[in-house]
Amino acid sequence: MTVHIHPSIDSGVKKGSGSFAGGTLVCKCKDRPVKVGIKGDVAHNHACGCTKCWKPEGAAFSVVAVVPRDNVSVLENGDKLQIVDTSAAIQRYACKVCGTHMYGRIENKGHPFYGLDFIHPELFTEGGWSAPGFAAFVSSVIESGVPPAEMDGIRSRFKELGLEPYDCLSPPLMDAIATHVAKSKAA
Ligand SMILES: N[C@@H](CCC(=O)N[C@@H](CSCO)C(=O)NCC(=O)O)C(=O)O
Ligand SMILES: [Zn+2]
Ligand SMILES: [Zn+2]
Repeated sequence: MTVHIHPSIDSGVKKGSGSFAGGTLVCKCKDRPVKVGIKGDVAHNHACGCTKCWKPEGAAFSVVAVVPRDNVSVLENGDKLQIVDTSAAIQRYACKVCGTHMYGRIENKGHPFYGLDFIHPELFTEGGWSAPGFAAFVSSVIESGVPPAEMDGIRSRFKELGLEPYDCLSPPLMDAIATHVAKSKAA
């Protein structure tokens, strides 16, 4: 049985162009779609199995990346946006009508990733953005109802796709978080 991870990577991970200059994220609404403009390429693109990141219909994982918050601007129909969970570290702005998460913003200035917004590159109308490079929070899909017996197959599929599976973030990102915490404690 083929394991379905996410429609944008199920048939292979498509390389980025290396020169993606940004574009427009569009929600799933036919009428008055929300449009968000992004300047420049995405960074730290990854598959995420956590319960909070938005997944398209039928996907077990999201594909999510970061961009500097100053590179994000709501272009059209921003009146349809609402924050999914105001108590979460990442405040995800979703379309009230179709439920698509358009961007997630961190307002806590002490957070290791403050200054970066989380976006879902599959919503770009343009192609060429940097490809996902690893899979994060893989075990968390169990929290969404995936039977634990399927985890071996899921992890093998990620390895086959060239995406190393982790149960938190990748080692470089975990190191960056720990460095931030160490510096905050020292200050
Ligand atoms: N098991 C939990 C994990 C959720 C979690 O910690 N998610 C991370 C990564 S999201 C993008 O990679 C996180 O930073 N969350 C903060 C937030 O969502 O506000 C679960 O699955 O829910
Ligand atoms: Zn919508
Ligand atoms: Zn997530």
